[in-house]
Amino acid sequence: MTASMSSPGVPAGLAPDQLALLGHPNSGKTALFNLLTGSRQKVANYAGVTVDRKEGVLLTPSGRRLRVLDLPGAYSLNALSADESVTRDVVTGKRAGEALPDLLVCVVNAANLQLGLRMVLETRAMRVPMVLALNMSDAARSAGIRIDRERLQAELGMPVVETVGIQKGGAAELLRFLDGWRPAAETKPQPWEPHGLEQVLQTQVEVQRIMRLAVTEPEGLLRRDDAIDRVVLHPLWGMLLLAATMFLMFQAVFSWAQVPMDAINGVVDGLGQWVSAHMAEGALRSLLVNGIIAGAGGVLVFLPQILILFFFILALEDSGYLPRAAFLLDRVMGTVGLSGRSFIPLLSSFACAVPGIMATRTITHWRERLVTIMIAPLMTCSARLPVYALLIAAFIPSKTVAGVFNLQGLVMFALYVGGIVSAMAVAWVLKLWRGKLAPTPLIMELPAYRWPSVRNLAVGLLERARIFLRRVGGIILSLTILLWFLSTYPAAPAGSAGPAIAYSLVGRIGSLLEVVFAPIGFTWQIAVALVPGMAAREVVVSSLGTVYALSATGDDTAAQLGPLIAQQWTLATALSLLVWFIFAPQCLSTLATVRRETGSSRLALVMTVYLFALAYAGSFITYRIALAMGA
Ligand SMILES: Nc1nc2c(ncn2[C@@H]2O[C@H](COP(=O)(O)OP(=O)(O)OP(=O)(O)O)[C@@H](O)[C@H]2O)c(=O)[nH]1
Ligand SMILES: [Mg+2]
Repeated sequence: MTASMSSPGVPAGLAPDQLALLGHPNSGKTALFNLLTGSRQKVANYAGVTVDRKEGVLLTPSGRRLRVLDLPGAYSLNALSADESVTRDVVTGKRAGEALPDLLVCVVNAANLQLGLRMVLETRAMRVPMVLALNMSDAARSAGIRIDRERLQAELGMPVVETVGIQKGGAAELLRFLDGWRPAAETKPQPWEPHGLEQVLQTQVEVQRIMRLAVTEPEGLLRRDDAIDRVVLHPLWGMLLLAATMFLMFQAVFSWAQVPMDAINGVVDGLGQWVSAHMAEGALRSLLVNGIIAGAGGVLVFLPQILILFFFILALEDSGYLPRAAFLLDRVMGTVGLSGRSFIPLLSSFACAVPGIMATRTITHWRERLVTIMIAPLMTCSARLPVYALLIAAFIPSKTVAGVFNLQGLVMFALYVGGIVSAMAVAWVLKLWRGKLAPTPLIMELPAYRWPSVRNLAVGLLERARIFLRRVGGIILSLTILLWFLSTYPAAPAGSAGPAIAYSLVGRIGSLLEVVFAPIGFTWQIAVALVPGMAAREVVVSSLGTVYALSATGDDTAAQLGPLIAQQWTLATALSLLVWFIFAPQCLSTLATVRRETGSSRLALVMTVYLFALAYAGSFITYRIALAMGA
């Protein structure tokens, strides 16, 4: 630490004081953390969003610098799952290389104080300086809950402040407190001991006592949520609602995206033509037109569809609906040996399998967690969306079926369902291996329903757009340029007939790979595109764009990829590739995450092999059936 990082009251050369945000899941710790540090960590309305410690720096109004830790939520320090252990280890000072926090900011949901008090009392026994943040004080107030702060302060023996994690300035009171707070010289933290049953019961009695003294709740609290839940959690209506929601999502991805996609397409095409018209023919023009514009530009077109998908995911995450869906599906998932606990990790995998696999840390049983990790890549991640969208737009006519449904949306929905059904089938097979487990009931907190905040949605979508554009401009662009080089050189010998790409390195590798992939109907161009697609799946689209643009003879203008493949592939090939991508076994970051989370390279290898085998078998069967039917 440099001297400039020291703060008033702290001798120069010492590290700034560190505070940790501790509290039950979904109490708004991360929302507060973002407010305090200006970070953009993920906030959502269900338990178990944060699964790792996150660090930030806070500058108080008077210019004091503090390190802030955001921690996974936990109901108690008796950790059961991997994410809770992270919290316990940080708070009890057991985490390697990390000092005990100087101050614990206990964040509780003021509208449900009882839920958070147990851990407050449990932690208080360690005699670390603490402050209680009554977060969601806005919700508590509008529900008519009155909290006697003086009394609470006296009973708990710690300062109490009110906060609103989702409002600008909502942490003002906490900030004022932190400004004035100085670590006491004489604190002597007690080592933490796991509580036995006796102590847990005692704590519970104490919680009740404090609640009676300090909190007045109006009669008939939560009536609104209960009324909604009667429909949402109903075995029949609830299921119908869930199916309808999912269905609407995929219809929207196709129906709403058309206009912005056409616009982007127009710009990308126009740019290609302009460059072709204004540049002399040569390698540079080919790199720009066939490599960058046809490749990376071709992926950019899918931005609207990705944003629509995320609009739905973000709105659902913020509404409080997801844990209900998990609850609904608990029984169904039980038949394949999983439980509702796997629902949120699997749902996160629709965005990307990496955070999905991380989210399995909330699953207590190792085998249940492992099965969830193993099937997470079968959930269609958003990087596969461009591949699906490209093929569907090229091969499936955009017509209305049964009066209301867009056929393209239906096929997309079917592909997602295909992934889910395969995942369940794999889980069922793994159940045989897992043996019989004593069923553990799903105990899950149902958060209050909340309208998704427009600001959260906007920030979330912007963040997604940024991530996507960074991918397009970064890894996708680099791989496309690399592929252009490998597809252009070595150049064709003078006087040779046919496209030059056949003589290039890619052309040669392609003809080797073709042997492996011909039985499932893939052309050599597809086989080649699959290789860089392991680093980022969208690259399959950009690679196809580049390879096909270079395969075209005569016409130098980059034709649009969609119509081009519609002309060159049979429907059987397209279907086979779509099915391949349900399983899409190759994603290096997923495999790296599996290795890290399971601590085993062998498991990552098992995943690769089983997904590859499924993909090959699925595509083979699809291709053969489609051929037999004359596609
Ligand atoms: N009304 C209201 N909502 C809040 C407040 N603070 C947070 N929220 C919402 O509460 C939900 C949970 O917030 P998070 O910050 O993700 O909660 P967390 O404690 O970090 O949750 P975990 O990481 O799962 O432990 C989100 O939907 C937030 O938008 C608040 O003060 N008032
Ligand atoms: Mg959090």
